Amino acid sequence: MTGTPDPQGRHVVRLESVRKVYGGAKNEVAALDNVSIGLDRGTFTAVMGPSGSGKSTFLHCAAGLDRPTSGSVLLDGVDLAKLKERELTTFRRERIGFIFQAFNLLPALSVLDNVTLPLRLAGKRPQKGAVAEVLERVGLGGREKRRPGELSGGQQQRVAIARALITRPAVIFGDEPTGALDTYTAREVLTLLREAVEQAGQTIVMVTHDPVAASHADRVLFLADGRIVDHLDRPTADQVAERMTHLGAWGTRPAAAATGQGAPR
Ligand SMILES: Nc1ncnc2c1ncn2[C@@H]1O[C@H](COP(=O)(O)OP(=O)(O)OP(=O)(O)O)[C@@H](O)[C@H]1O
Repeated sequence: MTGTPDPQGRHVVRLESVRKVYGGAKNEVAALDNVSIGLDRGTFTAVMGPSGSGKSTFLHCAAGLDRPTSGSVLLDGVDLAKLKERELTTFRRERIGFIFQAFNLLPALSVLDNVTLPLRLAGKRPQKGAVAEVLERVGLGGREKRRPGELSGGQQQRVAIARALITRPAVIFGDEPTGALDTYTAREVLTLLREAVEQAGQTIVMVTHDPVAASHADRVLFLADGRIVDHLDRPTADQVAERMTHLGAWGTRPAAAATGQGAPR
């Protein structure tokens, strides 16, 4: 273990020398190649990189949806490798929120029932005040009885965000959460995520292909060939786009030194 430094214990997500290898000896692909990173509590991180660079694999390993081939993932202080499959499922349900491009709502359930589902699955009784507060926060007050099919894409993603927020998770992971939305609606959703970070101290990690979406994050991590090769703090969309152009231009194995920044720790 390399020991990613975290003197103040601020890291809510820590990956230590994480490798994820697919395929056999002859066609082995290292989707993640020795990734070590710590993400601070209450921050918004975007993960970018060319197609096939390992973004989804990073998200899946960090969120306990997939197990690394080697290395370790600590989430809210818990070493995910030590959890049995059933414990990991419970941990994900109670400590992690997910937002997907396709919203992943249950069409037969009302907004209210979709939002409170994670609590009910955990055997907890939804507290009326807390549910009303979260619906209000995402701008869905008064729409509790609607079904997802009666809502716009942006409204459906707000339901998904409310569902992610309701358990007060340690981290919310987003997989292209604005990928299916128009520019204006995407900005509204990103503003909502930003507010969750600023006002509620929520930690968010989001994979995106969109430099504008990434510019709402505190930090952008750039992956190439399964490695974190670069990062930007307080990025503008133009800076992000420029880095992405460089990543494409570097070909198959970019050198971190080429940007003068390298991977953050
Ligand atoms: N289940 C799998 N079996 C074999 N190879 C896989 C599997 N999942 C991912 N890979 C390979 O691992 C590498 C990283 O894939 P990953 O999906 O993480 O990239 P990505 O950056 O999310 O790509 P995209 O932007 O296209 O979604 C790719 O070379 C991919 O082909």
